[in-house]
Amino acid sequence: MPPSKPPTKPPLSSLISTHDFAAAFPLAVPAKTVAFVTSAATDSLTCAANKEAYASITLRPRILRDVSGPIALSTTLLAHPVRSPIYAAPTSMGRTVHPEGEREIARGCVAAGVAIVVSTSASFAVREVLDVVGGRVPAFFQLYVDRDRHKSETVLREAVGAGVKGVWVTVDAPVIGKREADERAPLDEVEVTTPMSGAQAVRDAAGGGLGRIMGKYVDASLAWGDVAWLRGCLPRGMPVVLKGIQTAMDAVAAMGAGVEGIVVSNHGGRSLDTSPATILVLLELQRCCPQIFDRMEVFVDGGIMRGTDVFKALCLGAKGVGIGRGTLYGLGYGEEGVKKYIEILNDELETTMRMCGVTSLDELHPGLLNTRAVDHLIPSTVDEEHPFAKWRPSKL
Ligand SMILES: Cc1cc2nc3c(=O)[nH]c(=O)nc-3n(C[C@H](O)[C@H](O)[C@H](O)COP(=O)(O)O)c2cc1C
Ligand SMILES: CC(C)CC(=O)C(=O)O
Repeated sequence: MPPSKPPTKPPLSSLISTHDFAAAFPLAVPAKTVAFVTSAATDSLTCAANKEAYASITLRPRILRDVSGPIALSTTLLAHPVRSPIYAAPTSMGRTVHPEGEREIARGCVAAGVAIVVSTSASFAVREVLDVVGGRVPAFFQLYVDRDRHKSETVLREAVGAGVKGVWVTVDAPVIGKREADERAPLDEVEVTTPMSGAQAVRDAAGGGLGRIMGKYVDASLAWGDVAWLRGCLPRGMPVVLKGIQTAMDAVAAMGAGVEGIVVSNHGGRSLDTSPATILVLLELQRCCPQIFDRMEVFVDGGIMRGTDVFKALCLGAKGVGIGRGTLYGLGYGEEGVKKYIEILNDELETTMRMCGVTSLDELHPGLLNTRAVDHLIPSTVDEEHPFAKWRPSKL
């Protein structure tokens, strides 16, 4: 028998759902890249829960509301206009997927008219990515704070000089999560450097985990007091967003720290396994501290695969919805793939809106959802009376 030919990736024109993109991804990139991108922390429970929780929330469609007119998806993110609330979440090392990495993601975002968040661990310097953007869509900078703060200050100066519209500090990864698939997959298939963090992929005694090795520079000493340090590094008026909020208590603390936004995120389940699904955290914020939605912009990411997921997040107060792995699945097909991935979600969102009797984003509200199936999972208060807040290790 002749050896069977390895399967080739299907043509872009044949992909009609985000799941089709996810299935095609392993056929488009090296095995190491698949392991790095798709892996999550330990048992991947949070990664799965992010998706499952969306399925547990059902819609309450309203009928006979003349939804024949155009649907307005355009909105603003931190006051910058975009064609859709969907944005490319920061993802590192884009060259593991495509030779043009984040520059190609940027082209796809420009074509779709959506915002991009550029990672400190991008394969290109922030200016090289913003040169592609050319001011046509808002670009934000995701900061991993370096243990050498001078390096972070330099990177921030470069990002501001390049024209980013805000800084998103990642706060859910003081150390990098244990991703076993990434650790096991041999490192020799890919050559990776990240110019802004100055890291290089070299296998060490613990294994070949790209995330862990390339994230060694991240400063675990980061604390609330550092928001003031960050402000001092930025021009007046530059928005600061904390990415990785997972409790109402920390959302309230973020509001107290005076930041302009938060991202409800658990890093796509890549950081701490069994941390809660992000849509449930958004629901917790609605229940425990609804005032924050008037004071800050709240974004969410993690597990979003359908327009109905986007719709649910927006109904619960999200101003924007980030796509992490999906952007990279799209990138497997270059700029056109990124654009198509976003447009599939936009189309599904439009359909969901019409079916639910609304034609503009400002008509979305929690009453369009039934959350009864998950209500028992939501902590109901942020104050010190809450059993979680009272729990102390000394009780063990
Ligand atoms: C391959 C990969 C690299 C990532 N790199 C970063 C990063 O450099 N900085 C960051 O804040 N988040 C990073 N994230 C997390 C994403 O910004 C986002 O929170 C997450 O992917 C959302 O979940 P989703 O993949 O289910 O959409 C990364 C995620 C992936 C999959
Ligand atoms: C740790 C970084 C280098 C990348 C990252 O955030 C990720 O892989 O999730």
